[in-house]
Amino acid sequence: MPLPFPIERSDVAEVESLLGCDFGSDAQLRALCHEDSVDIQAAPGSGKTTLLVAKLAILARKWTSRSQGVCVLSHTNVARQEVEARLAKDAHGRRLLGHPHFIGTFQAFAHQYLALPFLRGSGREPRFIDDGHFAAAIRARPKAWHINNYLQNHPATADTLLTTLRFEGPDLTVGCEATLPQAGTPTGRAFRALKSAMADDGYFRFQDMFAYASRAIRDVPGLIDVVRNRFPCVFIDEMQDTDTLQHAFVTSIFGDETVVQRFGDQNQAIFHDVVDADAVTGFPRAGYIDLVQSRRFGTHIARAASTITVRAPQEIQGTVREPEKRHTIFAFEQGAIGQVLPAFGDLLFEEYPDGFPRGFVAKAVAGRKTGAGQNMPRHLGDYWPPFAAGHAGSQASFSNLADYARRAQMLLTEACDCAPAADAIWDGLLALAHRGNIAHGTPRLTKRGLLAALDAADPAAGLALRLVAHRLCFSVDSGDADAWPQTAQEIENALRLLMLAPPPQAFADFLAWVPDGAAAAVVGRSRQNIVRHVSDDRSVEIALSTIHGVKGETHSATLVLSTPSRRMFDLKEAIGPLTGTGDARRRERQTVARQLTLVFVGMTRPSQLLCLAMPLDHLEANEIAALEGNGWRVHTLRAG
Ligand SMILES: Nc1ncnc2c1ncn2[C@@H]1O[C@H](COP(=O)(O)OP(=O)(O)OP(=O)(O)O)[C@@H](O)[C@H]1O
Repeated sequence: MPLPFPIERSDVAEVESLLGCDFGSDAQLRALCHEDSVDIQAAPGSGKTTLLVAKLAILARKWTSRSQGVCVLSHTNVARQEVEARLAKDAHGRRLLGHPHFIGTFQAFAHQYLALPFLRGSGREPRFIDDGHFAAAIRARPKAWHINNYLQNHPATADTLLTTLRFEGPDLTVGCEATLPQAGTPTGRAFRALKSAMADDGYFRFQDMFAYASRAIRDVPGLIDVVRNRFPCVFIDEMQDTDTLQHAFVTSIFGDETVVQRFGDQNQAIFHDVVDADAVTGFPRAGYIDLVQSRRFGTHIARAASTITVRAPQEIQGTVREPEKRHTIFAFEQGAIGQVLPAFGDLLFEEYPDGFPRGFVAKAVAGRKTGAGQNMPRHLGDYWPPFAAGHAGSQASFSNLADYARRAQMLLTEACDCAPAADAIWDGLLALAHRGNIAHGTPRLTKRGLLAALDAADPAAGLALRLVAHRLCFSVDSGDADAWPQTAQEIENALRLLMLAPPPQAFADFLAWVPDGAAAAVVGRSRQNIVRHVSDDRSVEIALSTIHGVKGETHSATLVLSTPSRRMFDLKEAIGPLTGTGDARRRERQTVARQLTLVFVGMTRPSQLLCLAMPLDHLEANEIAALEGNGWRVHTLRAG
């Protein structure tokens, strides 16, 4: 069955002008206009996300049904946010952000449409669906003698066993990520009773929701038809990171009568062990559309990246850009690691002598942000000691609202932009609302949803919360110790309207005042992940991140820093493919392939300038010559 409406050339022209894109390439146009189920295998920067957003924007213009919607599923919240943020810029696209449509993770979908209604129908009200909460609660809970005894005898796996206890499949069988004693033994029975008791108290792990979802599908006749009818078309983003559990879930729900279009890049699968996942998910299935032309970068980066397409060898085509920037490999002596970031900063000044263009972004990324070991470099912090690993994610999360308020004001002063500051305040207020159980177990309480619920309960309360958020953002005084009791009271008064029970302790703790001493460090830490390089009258900011943290991003310039995993260094492994030297079969080893995939994601972020940094002793003379022959500049950084 095709999409409910055909996509015409005039629709394409309209979104082209709206998004400032051109879908002139055959493959992109074919993907955009395709109306049936199809897979789209897209090289980095070939416009997978842009295409998906364009397609959704076209559907949004034509969609009239109030009972059926479009469903967009992704593996991570970051991918969801990216699609939502791009859609939000278009008045029509914004309609897809609410009922009857769904944009979210597989887990949120399983939860919202299947597991939660089923749990409620069977008299179980989840209080927390969160792996972290579950782990904290189960560690603190008094346990039966058999369990304590077993944990003491298995100290190496005790915590994993306990904190990963989960329900599996429609029979809600109990499993975990360690070895669970047999169900027939007294210890095995005690562990299963413990998991059951946690569920009775309302504590669940994310994966439990897939088990309840499959139970709901099995036990509630007609449920599957309701869901299928509700979503006639489904788009799956970042398909390469979909695991077998998520895939089984989707195929069990959406049948042949649903249009399922899957977007992904096999060569960018970095989120979990997807060793055999392709075989299971069958991505990309026969007849797929292959997008090989990157709109992000030029021919040098395309050529280099093509050599490390390990899972599905691909000749990526760049967009011809002349002249290319001086793509550089910084080869440093062990004592010169501290010179890497300054050398990258200097290169940026040289390559952009007339100033940085609008929207310029420079990032330095590495596979590893923490870790021990004898061989340097061990992790990102070795390149930049002030680096704060806990703040390497794209969004900071704090344990109290006061820190969110301080972060908002920091963003406002430093970025001179209200939007990220307001986002920080609302992130904090939503985290508070979750602790007040206002979400009633829903994993995705949005700002819009919260305000709509408040407005419906009492418009004055909705207004009060908006005003507090505004004050916290713009008035420094509202976030200080004297004003806090009043601020906290106003927030609590508003949110209490939506609470079915008195606020739990976690709510009060999150709302309580936290003195500046602790928080100053919290706020400062996010700055520690930005290197400000200054020379004469110029300066440039280089943001540090993990490679996982920049997945899907486009930068102007990216520096990939070598770090190790399992006693091998990622960039050292990449040199063989990049130079065409070494044993070609080595990359087929799982551990090597994993390293190369990570490097591939890092190397395909920049639109203009790609740099790598690695120890000099990881490079042989013939490799340096080969790299230079391939158009790289090799810049040696000497100690002393
Ligand atoms: N049709 C198009 N016209 C103009 N620019 C485009 C088009 N498609 C993509 N781009 C630009 O190319 C860059 C990469 O696009 P996008 O982020 O959609 O690629 P992607 O395939 O999702 O990347 P990744 O695989 O790395 O996640 C962006 O700067 C985007 O604006």
